[in-house]
Amino acid sequence: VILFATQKTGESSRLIENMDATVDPCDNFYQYACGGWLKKNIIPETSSRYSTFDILRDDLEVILKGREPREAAALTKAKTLYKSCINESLIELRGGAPLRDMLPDIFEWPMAVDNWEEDYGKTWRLEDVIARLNWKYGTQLLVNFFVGTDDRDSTSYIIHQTTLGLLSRDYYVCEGPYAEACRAYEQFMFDLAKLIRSDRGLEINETHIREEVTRVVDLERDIANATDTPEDRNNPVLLYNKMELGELNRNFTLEIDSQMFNWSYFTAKIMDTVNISVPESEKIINYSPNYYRRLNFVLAKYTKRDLQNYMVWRFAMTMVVGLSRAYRDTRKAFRKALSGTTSEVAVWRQCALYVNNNLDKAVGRLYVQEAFSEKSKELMIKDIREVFISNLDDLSWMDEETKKAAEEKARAIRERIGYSEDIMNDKYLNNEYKDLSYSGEEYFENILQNLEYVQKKRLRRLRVKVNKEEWVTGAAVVNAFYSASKNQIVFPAGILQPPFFNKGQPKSLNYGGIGMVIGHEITHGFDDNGRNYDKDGDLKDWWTPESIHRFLELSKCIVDQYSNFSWDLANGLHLNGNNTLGENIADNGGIRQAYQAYKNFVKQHGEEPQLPGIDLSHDQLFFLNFAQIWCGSHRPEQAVNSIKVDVHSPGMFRVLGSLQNFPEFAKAFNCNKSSNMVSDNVCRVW
Ligand SMILES: CCC[C@H](CC1(C(=O)N[C@H](Cc2ncc(-c3ccccc3)o2)C(=O)O)CCCC1)C(=O)O
Ligand SMILES: [Zn+2]
Repeated sequence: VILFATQKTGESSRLIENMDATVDPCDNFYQYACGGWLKKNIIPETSSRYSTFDILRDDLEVILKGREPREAAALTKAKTLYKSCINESLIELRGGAPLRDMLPDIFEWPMAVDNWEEDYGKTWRLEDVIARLNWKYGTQLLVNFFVGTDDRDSTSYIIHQTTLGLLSRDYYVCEGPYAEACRAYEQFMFDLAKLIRSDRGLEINETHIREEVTRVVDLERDIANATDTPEDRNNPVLLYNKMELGELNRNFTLEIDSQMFNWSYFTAKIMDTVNISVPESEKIINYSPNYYRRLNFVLAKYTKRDLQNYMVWRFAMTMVVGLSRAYRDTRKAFRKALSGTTSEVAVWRQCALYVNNNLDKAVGRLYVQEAFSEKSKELMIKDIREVFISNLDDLSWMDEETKKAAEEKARAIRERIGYSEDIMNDKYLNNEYKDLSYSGEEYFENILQNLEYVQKKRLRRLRVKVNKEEWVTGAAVVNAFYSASKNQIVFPAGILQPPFFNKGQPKSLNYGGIGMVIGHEITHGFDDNGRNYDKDGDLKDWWTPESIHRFLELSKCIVDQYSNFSWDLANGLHLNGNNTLGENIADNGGIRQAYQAYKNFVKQHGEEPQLPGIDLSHDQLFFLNFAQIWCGSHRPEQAVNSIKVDVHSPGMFRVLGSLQNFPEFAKAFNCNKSSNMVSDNVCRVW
């Protein structure tokens, strides 16, 4: 039998190369869809995971790498920052001096200096250190103070106190898959302290350093145990504890070395730097009251020296990437233990990512100019939104009153596609970055300038209203977003490309690609977190108690289903069905809405012509393209890490889980009831 038609069009060859047609689609559709991809794509030594998303993100960076930006000052700044970052010879020449020279500014690192008690310990105050690290270095430690949207008044900003997300708490048990990471983490701290001491010409007593390192790790373990678990943090209603600043001093005492932590003094230390005075009566939101109560008991066990060692370490460990090889090498074993990579990401790629994350409007402009075509903005959002709303009629579990509110919220969702026109305007762009000026020869100082600039910009928002028009992401980003406080869905230019979308490719592929992503983002407004916000993005209950009860019952079906998945790459660990619930609800909703929208399209415009070179129906192609978005492989270390910290299920389970809950898939591939892709207990929320 001649398997292939004479000519293969672009799409067919991509689809065929990625799949493994020898696998029964009704047994394991992920293997069927991605088997070819998995055989062909070897994870590069520099990557911890490798997926369609990561490959598309690479292409993005190539564009940024080769760019000769035009004359706008903002673009020149992006180029200068990039140049300083790839200037490896100069970075090598400067050794660790840029870091060593700024340590006094954060009251020094006791284990890497002599006479710390003499020179710093006497006048040391916990408030001063945490405040300085916060406003000047954008680093939140012990107390996570930031200015964010007020959940119950999404047009205003307010001061938040919340918990920190350290490495997942499991890492501190230091057993099983975490033993290596723990050991490498301690060694990293030891090596860095030793290196700084030797560069400073100080004597090195390895036993002393080892003792101090051990105390820091013990302190960090106690802090991790004091923090709230992800499960304790996924209900925004329970987290919303509004109180006056003055109340913190009364109800949340923190004592260190018999000094009382003064919250008002601490807050002023930060807000004075942006000329904002904050009275005792200032309202703040304390997202983690239990953490602050537990923290006090932890602090009682340690000295100011231990705390200072911990805080400077947590900052210094993030800064070695901007220093010479000797300093970067102290992190090597730790990086390997967490990500599995045996060599660093290529410098140009790291630098393009760094510039994109810091000057996203300038880089977005370069990307849109270079690689984005306007016709990629013609998405089928309207269709998918309509399907979400018409699907409400099918939901027997939701009463009319709640359905009405759900429809209002769905209609109120604002959409953002591609990029904001602002970035195409040189004046706007130059003004955006007017306070920044980089040196081509001082990468480390450029990083410090960015840390302060970004943090102060955030702190200044306290006395201004929220601009709901602003974009929550840059354009050169291969991803998509939902913002609960803005009730806004965003599809940046970076994701509007194959396999997600291409005006020229069959609609079945577009609906299975970007269509599913659109549904995913819309459904985030109605997942276990998003459902707590109303159409204006305020934390306000719009549900009847009965409908909430039914929602929780149906969500439990999904929690149990995904908790049952065990991931071989992660030592057989099971997924956390609770932490991934929001993403799984969004995936399940997205695929249903996109499929229904495609069927509506076909009803209106007729069947599409058969795609030459592949003998699959368009219904089948819809599911195939959806699944191939999630083709990807992970290093075991990254799998163990991501299963603990990523709220998304691994790609394979995103495909298996959502299709097992969607009978239309089994119909399209004529799967019989006993096959693995047919679940006898279908879960459905939206
Ligand atoms: C801030 C959250 C944004 C997110 C956006 C979407 C998403 O899931 N984005 C990426 C997808 C991603 N990156 C790499 C991989 C991957 C790696 C290995 C194997 C397989 C896949 O998958 C993700 O953040 O995981 C929802 C649907 C598509 C876009 C959301 O809304 O939850
Ligand atoms: Zn999501």
